[in-house]
Amino acid sequence: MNQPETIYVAGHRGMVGSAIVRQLLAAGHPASHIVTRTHAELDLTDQAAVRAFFAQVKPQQVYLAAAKVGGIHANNVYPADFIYQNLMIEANVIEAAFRNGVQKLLFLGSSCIYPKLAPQPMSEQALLTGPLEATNEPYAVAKIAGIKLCESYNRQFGASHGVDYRSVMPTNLYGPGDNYHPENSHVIPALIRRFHEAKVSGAPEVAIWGSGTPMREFLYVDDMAAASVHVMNLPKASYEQHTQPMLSHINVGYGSDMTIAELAHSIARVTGYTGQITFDASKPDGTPRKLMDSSRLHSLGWQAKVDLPTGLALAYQDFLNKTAQ
Ligand SMILES: NC(=O)C1=CN([C@@H]2O[C@H](COP(=O)(O)OP(=O)(O)OC[C@H]3O[C@@H](n4cnc5c(N)ncnc54)[C@H](OP(=O)(O)O)[C@@H]3O)[C@@H](O)[C@H]2O)C=CC1
Ligand SMILES: C[C@H]1O[C@H](OP(=O)(O)OP(=O)(O)OC[C@H]2O[C@@H](n3cnc4c(=O)[nH]c(N)nc43)[C@H](O)[C@@H]2O)[C@@H](O)[C@@H](O)C1=O
Repeated sequence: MNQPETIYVAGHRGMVGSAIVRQLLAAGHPASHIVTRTHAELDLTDQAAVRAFFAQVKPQQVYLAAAKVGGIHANNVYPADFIYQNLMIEANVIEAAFRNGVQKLLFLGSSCIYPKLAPQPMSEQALLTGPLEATNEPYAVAKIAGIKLCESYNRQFGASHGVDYRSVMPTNLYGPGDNYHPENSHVIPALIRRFHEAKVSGAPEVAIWGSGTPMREFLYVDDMAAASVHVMNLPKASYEQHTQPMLSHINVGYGSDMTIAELAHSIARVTGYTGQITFDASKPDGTPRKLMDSSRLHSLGWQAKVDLPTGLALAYQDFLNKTAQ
């Protein structure tokens, strides 16, 4: 396959987008071939601005890693922002990409697209088979729309225009570049901050949201970036052999999960916190379990590399680097 000369990474300052840029550079793509725009330079919810950008830049490939992203609390408190901004970003980018001749685009969804009580591990076939988890339903609906946008452009314009838009569904991610906001972040960056601050202040206990019993699967962000580039570059015949036109998304998971209580103990160890861990039942648990079935991606030749202890140590170092600045 010829190397594309213009690759647009949308969301390049985010945790995943920045890891995709690292991955592309490591794979030998010159920096001059990677096109980026900050949110301030290009608001992807603005259709006219997105159309003008694509008409001017004419990228050959697009990684769509820009999104309104947050943990359980942010999803619950700002549902309008999550559904509106994500629908607009996806619709604008995918439609402008098509108008401007982009044949290869990778859309990043999320494991929350699956029903709250989907059989575990969750295979791609579980999509649209049951009710969603309430805390993130608006975000999940927007992510399902993103998958269906890609599939619809493939079905309508694949043969005539060579459109080949793919979707990956990441499990819960963590790593350098994460958002360490005390309330709006995901569980790993939130607990890194909380345990670190408790260690520094000598607090006798740290409260974990919810019951501690929900189970989650965690993938290090550089593994996610490697999976994204892998899926983008798969030959069309291999991709089509493992997907269907109306069930085309691919799960990206680590392969095992743990309870939030177990995770909290691991983060306490990594940060060096030795006080008590308590549970705040006034906060939501969310989905009881969401372990991905990543066998589709394994058959396509990709495996995760970074285990949780290694990844948590790297994430804690990233937090320390940021707070030292
Ligand atoms: N983090 C996780 O655990 C998971 C993430 N995902 C998905 O992976 C993708 C990347 O997530 P992640 O890197 O964690 O998220 P981040 O919040 O770290 O990054 C998202 C990026 O998108 C940009 N962005 C948001 N809105 C706009 C906009 N209107 N116009 C232009 N840029 C915008 C943000 O810029 P700014 O900050 O300036 O607004 C930011 O750089 C998303 O699609 C997310 O849904 C899926 C599953 C789990
Ligand atoms: C990636 C995924 O992320 C979100 O879903 P989620 O899996 O529920 O993600 P979370 O990381 O916020 O929580 C995981 C679990 O951990 C518990 N928990 C404990 N203590 C804290 C805590 O301090 N902060 C947070 N955020 N959670 C905590 C929390 O109660 C929950 O049981 C989606 O909205 C959606 O955006 C999405 O796709």
